[in-house]
Amino acid sequence: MRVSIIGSGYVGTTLAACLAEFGHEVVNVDIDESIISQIEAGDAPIHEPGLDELIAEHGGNRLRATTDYERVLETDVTFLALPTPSDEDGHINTGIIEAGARTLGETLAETDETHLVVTKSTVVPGTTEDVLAPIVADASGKTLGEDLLIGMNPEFLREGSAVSDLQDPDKLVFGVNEGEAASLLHELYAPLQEENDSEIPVVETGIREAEMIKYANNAFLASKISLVNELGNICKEFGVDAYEVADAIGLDDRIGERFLRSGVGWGGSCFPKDTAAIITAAQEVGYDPQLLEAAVGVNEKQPERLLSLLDDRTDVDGTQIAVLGLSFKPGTDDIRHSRAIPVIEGLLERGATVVAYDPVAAENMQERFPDIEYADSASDALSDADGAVVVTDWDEFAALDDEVEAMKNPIVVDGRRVITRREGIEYDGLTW
Ligand SMILES: NC(=O)C1=CN([C@@H]2O[C@H](COP(=O)(O)OP(=O)(O)OC[C@H]3O[C@@H](n4cnc5c(N)ncnc54)[C@H](O)[C@@H]3O)[C@@H](O)[C@H]2O)C=CC1
Ligand SMILES: O=C(O)[C@H]1O[C@H](OP(=O)(O)OP(=O)(O)OC[C@H]2O[C@@H](n3ccc(=O)[nH]c3=O)[C@H](O)[C@@H]2O)[C@H](O)[C@@H](O)[C@@H]1O
Repeated sequence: MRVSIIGSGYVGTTLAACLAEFGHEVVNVDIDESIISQIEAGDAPIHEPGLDELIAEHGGNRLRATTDYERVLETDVTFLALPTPSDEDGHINTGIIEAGARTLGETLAETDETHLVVTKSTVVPGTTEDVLAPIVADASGKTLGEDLLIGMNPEFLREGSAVSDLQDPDKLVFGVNEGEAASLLHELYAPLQEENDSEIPVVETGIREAEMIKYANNAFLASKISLVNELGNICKEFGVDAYEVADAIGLDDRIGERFLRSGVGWGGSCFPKDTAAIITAAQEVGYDPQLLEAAVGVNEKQPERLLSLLDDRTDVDGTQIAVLGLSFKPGTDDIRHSRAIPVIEGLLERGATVVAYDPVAAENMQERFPDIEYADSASDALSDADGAVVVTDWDEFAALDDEVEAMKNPIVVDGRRVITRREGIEYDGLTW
């Protein structure tokens, strides 16, 4: 099939590379020239395991990239994979995706062919049908349900494993109004089904339902972590090992063993934004989502709880504290809503000198905190430190051993239960 994808960020680029790998002819459209030239040259514009290989193979061939919306006219299906960021008050801001939809519509005005437009971005229920579809229809002069078909196909990939998540998903969700739109989506994903012996469940549903499934998925996972964090906080008060408790409850199929790692909480580009968006959207239609508000509340308190454990052991004012891990999770240089941000803020407010280390995210954090020190290794960060806090569960932190001996005062407060060395250090963890 011939497919175009508007927006070539984490989702758009990964989707494009995977669709090209399935054998489709794909065009990535983005306003960022540097992204376009990298893909055209066969280079991945983002760091994701497996993406380099796919783009090296297909970039400039079956996978093309351009800033020119006109190239959409060579395709039959267009995905909108544009950002849907939060406003200050938590609402999603649909400005960018609306602008993309308008330009797409104006471009589609030049063809009489039927076109399927699919929302890939995460949007609150009603956005595709009430906001985006009318924009595309008005700008293109096309008629919905006739020569303009719409769909919603939410994405569940995680950063750090985007390619493998996309190539081996737990489910596919097709939000559609017409059989023809459903058929096109089935055809698009047919090679993926073939590779997986047709075992990937397909949920064919309404467009609003598809939009809500995405929020429900993220809200459930974020709340699951907050619940396990709350239980972990209770475990801590009782002197109980929260990880043993989590391992045991995870054996119950109804709970499941994944996403039960307690610690300093969830960050990233999606859980914070999506929980805020669905909370504000619910409030707007007259429902007060108390449980989701509590999940956010628990998450916001974890960094301060981590710091209070350090306060229990030392007065950090005027001391040097190592912060190990800056990205919101291991395997990525993304620092958006990383728990390291409130942790560093808290340390600076207390008058500490912060020496931070992350294998890949230091450069990004430098933009947020230009005045703290950045070490080249965990070992350098720990050297002469009066204490350390661990924020991200990078594997290399688990391997730390003699490095702690170079600390002036070997207090280690672990926000992810990743440090294995105990000997000769004053070790404490957030939820155990
Ligand atoms: N990042 C993730 O792990 C996931 C993100 N999502 C959702 O997917 C959507 C996209 O997210 P990301 O890929 O992370 O965003 P991103 O910020 O990584 O990429 C968006 C891209 O759109 C481009 N762009 C902006 N305006 C444009 C325009 N008018 N025309 C063409 N290109 C334009 C930007 O230059 C950028 O390259 C969001 O709704 C997000 O919530 C869903 C699942 C996973
Ligand atoms: O909508 C999205 O963008 C994506 O959001 C999350 O993916 P992502 O944010 O990339 O990363 P996760 O692996 O879910 O981790 C999110 C946060 O939760 C934390 N976490 C995760 C698991 C856990 O057990 N404990 C825990 O604290 C991580 O450290 C991280 O800060 C979802 O897992 C994806 O399914 C979804 O597509």
